[in-house]
Amino acid sequence: MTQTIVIKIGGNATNHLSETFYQQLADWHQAGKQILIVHGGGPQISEWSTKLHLPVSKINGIRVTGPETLKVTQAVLLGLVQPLLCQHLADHHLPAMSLNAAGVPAIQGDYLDQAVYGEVGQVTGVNRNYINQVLNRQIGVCAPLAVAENGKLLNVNGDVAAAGIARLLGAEKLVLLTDVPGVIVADHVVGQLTQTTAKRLFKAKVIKAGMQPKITAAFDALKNGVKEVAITNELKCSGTSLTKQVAI
Ligand SMILES: Nc1ncnc2c1ncn2[C@@H]1O[C@H](COP(=O)(O)OP(=O)(O)O)[C@@H](O)[C@H]1O
Ligand SMILES: CC(=O)N[C@@H](CCC(=O)OP(=O)(O)O)C(=O)O
Repeated sequence: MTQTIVIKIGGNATNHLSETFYQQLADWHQAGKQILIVHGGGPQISEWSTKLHLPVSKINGIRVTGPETLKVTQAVLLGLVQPLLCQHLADHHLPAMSLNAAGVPAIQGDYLDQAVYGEVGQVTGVNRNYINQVLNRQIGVCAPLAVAENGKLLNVNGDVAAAGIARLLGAEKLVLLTDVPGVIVADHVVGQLTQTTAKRLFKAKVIKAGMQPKITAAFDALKNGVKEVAITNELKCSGTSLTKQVAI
């Protein structure tokens, strides 16, 4: 069976992708792996919201998204971040294809908690046939926007989206590429992280802000069949690998 690798690239990381990143993608593509990139764009959305005098508010790393902020999110992700990323891939001779084409909703979603977060979703389904068709030939590029049953667009946290898609596609590997080399505790990158340790680090506020949804989403993927999940700033370095609890 063809193996699928889902790579989430954070908004900060999209501007600092290394040559080894593109080389690793080329190697995987050459080896016949299916590659799906889910990109963020959080810092860019915040920047444009501020320019447009819209409030910027996050709860546990999830953006509170009113109707106007949703429009900014859509415009920034699909109009600025994604084209630039696709251009970088094309410059490296990597065949990229957007999965956000209008009329073919690749990612289905449902409201996370409308009273708290507004137009924010979680992933409930993927258009597997369409995604497979694309990934059989090209590298899929997807913004974390889902379509609800009522046809409305929902803003999904990039890590949550990537983990949900990886789970639903039965991916072998999920890499959350960010601007730090992994989960840092006392100035050191943790090589292996169990959920029990993660919960302790949440409580102690050592894991904060955007790292929270990242880790929660990563464990969700690991518990639901994704074999390897890593948080790193380089595809060739494992950074922090998430591990299942060892039964005693
Ligand atoms: N324990 C931690 N280890 C590493 N990063 C952490 C930790 N706690 C909070 N963070 C923050 O999480 C950030 C990564 O999350 P985020 O900004 O959402 O990245 P991305 O845009 O890549 O999703 C880091 O830049 C860092 O500021
Ligand atoms: C609901 C929610 O939080 N959506 C995110 C989507 C972009 C994202 O996750 O970008 P990063 O990966 O760069 O943080 C947001 O609006 O910022």
